[in-house]
Amino acid sequence: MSDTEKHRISEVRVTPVAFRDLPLLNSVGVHEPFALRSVVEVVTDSGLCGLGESYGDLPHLRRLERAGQHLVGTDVFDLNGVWRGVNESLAADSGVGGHGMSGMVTDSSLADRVVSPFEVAALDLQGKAVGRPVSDLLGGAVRDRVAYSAYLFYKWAGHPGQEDDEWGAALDPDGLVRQARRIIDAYGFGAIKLKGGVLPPEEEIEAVRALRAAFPGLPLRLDPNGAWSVASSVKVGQELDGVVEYLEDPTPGIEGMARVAREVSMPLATNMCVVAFKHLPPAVRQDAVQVVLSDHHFWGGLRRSQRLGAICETFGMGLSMHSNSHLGISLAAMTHLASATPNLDYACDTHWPWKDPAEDVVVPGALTFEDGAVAVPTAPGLGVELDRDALARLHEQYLTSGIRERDDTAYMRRFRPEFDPTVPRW
Ligand SMILES: O=C([O-])C(=O)C[C@H](O)[C@@H](O)C(=O)[O-]
Repeated sequence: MSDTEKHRISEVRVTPVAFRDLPLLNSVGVHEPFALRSVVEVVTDSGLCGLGESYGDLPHLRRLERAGQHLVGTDVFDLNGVWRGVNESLAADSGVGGHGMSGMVTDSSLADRVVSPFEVAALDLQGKAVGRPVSDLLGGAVRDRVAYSAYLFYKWAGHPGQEDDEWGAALDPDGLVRQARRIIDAYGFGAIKLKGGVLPPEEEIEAVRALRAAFPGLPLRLDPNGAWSVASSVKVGQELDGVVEYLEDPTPGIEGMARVAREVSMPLATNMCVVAFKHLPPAVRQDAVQVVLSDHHFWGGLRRSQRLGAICETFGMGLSMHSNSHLGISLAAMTHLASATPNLDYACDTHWPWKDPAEDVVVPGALTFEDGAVAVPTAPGLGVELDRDALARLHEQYLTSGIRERDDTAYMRRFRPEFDPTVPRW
């Protein structure tokens, strides 16, 4: 390629944003009134701008800024160069902090987390440069619509002082069935995931049974985020045999999951004990998990997530997709990835319905849900456009929300300050 055809990075802008979050509960605590994300803009000397989205906690932001400086001058078609630049920027990094999630995924790869938004932005730029959607750059869409699942949460009525949010409380089976009806009526989802680990396992079994009775045809999943011992997991797994399509992270660690897997017949899924490539060999050796939830934010971007998909296929494991609270850039990236990864055929997780639709950094309209699925954008690149006014508003909200100085749990207020993701609660 002649030098004139290259698209070299001339500037990287990393903008932290905060958007309102509802009081959703998980095994650690409650979502804060705000979720944090970062928007990464990669500008080229050819005048293009590519977008990426990632976590918004301070240690992660500092790393993104440092990596961005290392990438100036890199051609956006040189993804190996992007990987190299990010790794160089991390050479002296202590690796402390910056997991960007609710403290649950602690052993993901630092380089994979940091490279992710740059790889996505580079693919967005490649697509814009050649006039093709990102799905084409990932091998071509094998589905033109990507199915997502209804992601249910136990939930308070509102954050203290704001008790009247429109969703209301969901603290028992009736509340969850109401929540499911509302979310399915609005989005048409064809699969249901319940975030568990909040109430004792027997109560969560009741909730799953209530959902099964209310939505007989829909696949169900339960995810207590490793809150149960091996014994509790086996008990729940046996009771929900034939009721859930997979049981996600019932207990912490590969060893624990392997012990559960030997005693239950449904597949076990994970986004907690297999969160980096180094975890795949022991998990495969012990047949600890039967489904891996990809997440391009910590698996190193879209192409490395596809590499994960290939490994899963090789070893006969299923592939699904995890999410955290996210904005439209991530939804676009997730949709392109799932569209172009043939074995990613479970309905993907998304926190999308929990976000105020008025709070996003992308121009509305490019991504819409119909029958529980998002049509894969066909415009060049990711197919979403940055709304600069909205970006400025959400950045201002970040500056004034009072949340940015918190540690890397970022958007969770912990009920269990001593929380250790390796120690089950029940
Ligand atoms: O599937 C998962 O484990 C998650 O989505 C982790 C998240 O932190 C979720 O629990 C949440 O948003 O509360």
